[in-house]
Amino acid sequence: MSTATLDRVASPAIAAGSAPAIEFRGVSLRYISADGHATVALRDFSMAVARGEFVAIVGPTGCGKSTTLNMITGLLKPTVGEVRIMGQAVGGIDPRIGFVFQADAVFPWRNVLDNVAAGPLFRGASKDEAYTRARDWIGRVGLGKFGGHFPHQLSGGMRKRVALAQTFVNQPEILLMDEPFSALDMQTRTLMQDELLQLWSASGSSVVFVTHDLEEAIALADRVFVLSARPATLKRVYTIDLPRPRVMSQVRYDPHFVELSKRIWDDLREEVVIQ
Ligand SMILES: Nc1ncnc2c1ncn2[C@@H]1O[C@H](COP(=O)(O)OP(=O)(O)OP(=O)(O)O)[C@@H](O)[C@H]1O
Repeated sequence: MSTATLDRVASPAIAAGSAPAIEFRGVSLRYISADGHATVALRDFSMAVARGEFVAIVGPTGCGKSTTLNMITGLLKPTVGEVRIMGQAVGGIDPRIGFVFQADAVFPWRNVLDNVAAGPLFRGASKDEAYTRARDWIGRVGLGKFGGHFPHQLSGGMRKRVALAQTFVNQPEILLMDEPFSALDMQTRTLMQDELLQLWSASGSSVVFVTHDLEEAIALADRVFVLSARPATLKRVYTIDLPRPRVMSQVRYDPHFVELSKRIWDDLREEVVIQ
């Protein structure tokens, strides 16, 4: 990593003395398969995500992006180094973390309202409270009239809205997103990106958003982390100084956006070629 990049890794919240939302300290992770074959997914990986920050992770396919998210959740433990959440070492499933993945995590046999209420109920909310909060979030994602519908009666974009409501209803302090919109058509995807930014800006949560789509990363994030080819390490960090609020259908035409895309793509291309 260059010195200029290191400067940018220190974010305002870190400088102010509060522990970052997420921190990787010299993390390496090696998978051992059933036949004893070892795959080093991450090597000496360090990064920090500030509280309330939106970070996007891009990198060549198979470099270790999903592995990174799985270490934040505690599903995977580092072979070397440490992962910290709000200043404390990760120790098992953390209720402060929410996820949205490419596949919908909705229960097909439950209607929208029951799906969204499931999280608060599981976390110990009373039925009244869980359903009040679920109704509120269903309304916020524009599905107020669809609470009684089942997932198979909804479009892909609507199911993704359910997934967002399901996640935000739990008021996560950290939100992990692994290519959440990649299965959607371009138009729906743009709408969902706008929606996500609105929900995030009102929530104050920290987001780590993994994507193959560089434009999506730049349009959404405060900073874009470029990972090297496997074993992944943090190659460079780009601060995305485009003003907010951003409108997805317009931000891509900003000359600074185009310039950033070119710079990051040049960086990324080197890694894709290395593979
Ligand atoms: N359970 C596992 N056992 C062995 N190797 C694994 C396991 N999970 C992932 N890997 C390997 O670790 C590397 C990183 O995988 P990971 O899924 O984190 O990459 P990724 O960057 O998210 O990939 P993609 O961009 O294709 O989604 C890959 O080479 C993958 O084959």
